[in-house]
Formats: sequence, structure tokens, C-alpha cells
Amino acid sequence: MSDLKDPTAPNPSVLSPVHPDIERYLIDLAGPTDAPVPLEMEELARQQNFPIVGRLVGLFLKTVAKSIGAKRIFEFGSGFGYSAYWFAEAVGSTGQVICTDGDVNNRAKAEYFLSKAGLWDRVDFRTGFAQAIFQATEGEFDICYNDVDKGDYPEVWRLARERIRPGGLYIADNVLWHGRVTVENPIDIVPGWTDAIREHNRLIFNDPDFDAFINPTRDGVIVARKK
Ligand SMILES: C[S@@+](CC[C@H](N)C(=O)[O-])C[C@H]1O[C@@H](n2cnc3c(N)ncnc32)[C@H](O)[C@@H]1O
Repeated sequence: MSDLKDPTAPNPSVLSPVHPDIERYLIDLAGPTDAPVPLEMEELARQQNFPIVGRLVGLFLKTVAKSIGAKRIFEFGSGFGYSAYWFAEAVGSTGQVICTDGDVNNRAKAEYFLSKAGLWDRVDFRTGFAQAIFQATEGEFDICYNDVDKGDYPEVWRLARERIRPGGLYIADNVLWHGRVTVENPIDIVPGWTDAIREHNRLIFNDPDFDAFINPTRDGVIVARKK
């Protein structure tokens, strides 16, 4: 727990508000969910120090998506498709996960991994600025998932909240920002990101149209259900 408030840590992606022993216990429990493709993706993330949500949050995303019978999901910031792997499993063969990422190389990697997992046919991966792609995409969503650059969090929330169906969910990763949200003058990796996350979280908890809570697993995942 001691490193929770260490905003100067060189690699904040490894910090979690969850005690390392508890984290290990949870990961051991999740052992039966091991499968070749997520293991391979996790290994790539480790090698390249790429910030995926990780196994525990992946399982959380899949479980909440299945629990509301989600069939249409929009991801803002998909990386190479790790979080989308869990959503794609949840929506089933008749569902769709619209992925977005600014990096074309991430799309190619996602295609490789999700094809190998037999999930690519339910994924529509678009390259570009996620907010613009969202605005160019019609219809409502069962889930809007936000994992873009943190300064954009309030903007993404404002866009997404309008397009989530009643009973649907808004989910965002990193809402505790490795404990920086609790620090008065945090050392930000990008100036303004911590304040943007704090604003985002305040907006959601004060929105009368949503019920919200934060799962503190890893770096904090907010889930807000539209009434
Ligand atoms: C934290 S990673 C996503 C990880 C992914 N959700 C997972 O857990 O597997 C964030 C990704 O979002 C992309 N990104 C950030 N801001 C974006 C934006 N506004 N539009 C599109 N892509 C964005 C980055 O290129 C990066 O690949």
C-alpha cells in the first residue's frame, strides 16, 4: 500500500491501490481463465510496457458486459485489442465491439490476436481519433468504454453519456490514476491529466441520470449505469 501515493514512480502502470498480496491472490484465483491468446497479449504488453487493463479488469469487463446482455459496445482507445478481447467474448457471436485507436499498428496487432481467438468477426476496428469516429457512428450503445488520453476524459464522458441506452453502462479505466487523484499537487505525466480525471469522476457522480461506483482494482474502473 505504501506506493499508492507515489506520483513520482517511474512506472506507474505497475502500481495498484490493491495490496500486492491481495492482487496475487486474485490473479491466482483467475488462473482457470488462462487461454493462449490473452496470455500472449499480456506477454506483449509486458515486453513493450504497453498499458492494457490486465486480467482482473478484463474479467470484470466481461462479467459486467454479460450481466447486462451487452450486444453493442463502443471502445474509445482500444490499444492492440486486449480489453476488446474480453468485450468480444461477452457480446457473443451476434454482438459487435467497435474499437478505435489512433495508431494503425495497433489495429494490425488486434487483427492478429483477435483472429487467432476467433473473435475478429464481431470486432469493427477503426483507426483515427476516437471522439470523431464516435460522432460519425450512429445509434445507441449498451456500453461505452473510455481508455483514451486522460486529458480527454471529461469530453468523452459528455459525448458518451448521451448515447448509452437506459440500463446501459459507461465504463472508464484509470480513474484513480495510480493514486494521483488523492494528492493535492500531483506530479503529472502530462500536465492537467489528473485534474481532468478528477473532473470526469465528479461529473459522473453528480449526474442525476446515472448511478456510479468505482471498482478500485488495478488503477480504478468507474462504472456508471444510465437510469
Ligand atoms: C491505455 S491504451 C488502451 C488499452 C486498451 N483499452 C486495453 O486495455 O487493451 C490507450 C490507447 O488509446 C489510444 N488513444 C489515446 N487517445 C486516443 C484518441 N483520442 N483517439 C484514438 N485513440 C486514442 C492510444 O493510441 C493507445 O493505444
